[in-house]
Amino acid sequence: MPAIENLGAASRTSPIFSPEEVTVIFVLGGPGAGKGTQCSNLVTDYGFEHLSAGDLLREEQNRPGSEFGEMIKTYIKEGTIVPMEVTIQLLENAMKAAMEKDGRKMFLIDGFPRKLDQAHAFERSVVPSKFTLFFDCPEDIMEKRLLNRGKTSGRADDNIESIKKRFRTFVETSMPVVKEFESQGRVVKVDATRSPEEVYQDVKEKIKAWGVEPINLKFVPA
Ligand SMILES: Nc1ncnc2c1ncn2[C@@H]1O[C@H](COP(=O)(O)OP(=O)(O)OP(=O)(O)O)[C@@H](O)[C@H]1O
Ligand SMILES: O=c1ccn([C@@H]2O[C@H](COP(=O)(O)O)[C@@H](O)[C@H]2O)c(=O)[nH]1
Repeated sequence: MPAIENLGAASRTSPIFSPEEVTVIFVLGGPGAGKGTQCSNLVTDYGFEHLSAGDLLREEQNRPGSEFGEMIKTYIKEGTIVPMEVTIQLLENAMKAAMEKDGRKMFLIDGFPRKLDQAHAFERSVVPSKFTLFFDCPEDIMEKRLLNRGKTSGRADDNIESIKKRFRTFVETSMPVVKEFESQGRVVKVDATRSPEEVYQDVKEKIKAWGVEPINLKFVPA
């Protein structure tokens, strides 16, 4: 992953990509709702490039010499939102890298935008999203999933103190993003309380209505 060379992306006043050329689907939901799990399915069947904002931030945090490492670490531990200049630049760099590497132009942006100003800035400066896939799940279920994941994840924020803080940030800061997109008719809402297979089935049916179809990977002999 390329280093952050500058933080100019978020301040651009017009999008660098056109939505006709580049498709972005935001994937939102509370911590532990199952976003990453479902994104993996969609990558396999639809050929999306999956960009987890949290993963990109953790990578930058661990990159030797990063001037943002310590700051990112603190925000993640506290369950608060890293300033958008950093996250948007990381996302833009990752999108460009994927396009250069294998020409991929369909992106699932997982766990972003987590704040209204981030949503506005990304759509203004990078590309307007097609829609938002929202995984709806109550906190008691998410808490169980995260504590279970915490047994092996090694994540600094999969502990009960950080989880509670992440829930509060989600309700207070990230839900307004979902609400705004919902008011614009740009949210595909999925009940994430069911098994991963049932959730995925529902995702597939609902995104079909938005013209998103699986890629045909079957080999057809001549
Ligand atoms: N539908 C499901 N039912 C039960 N467990 C699930 C389901 N979906 C995911 N999980 C499990 O719950 C945990 C959290 O899932 P996942 O990492 O996909 O969530 P997430 O929304 O990406 O979380 P975060 O926002 O914290 O990164 C994982 O251990 C995963 O295996
Ligand atoms: O856009 C983003 C995405 C994530 N963060 C920070 O990272 C952690 C972990 O995110 P996951 O999506 O659960 O991997 C999150 O709690 C935030 O602290 C962010 O600041 N901005």
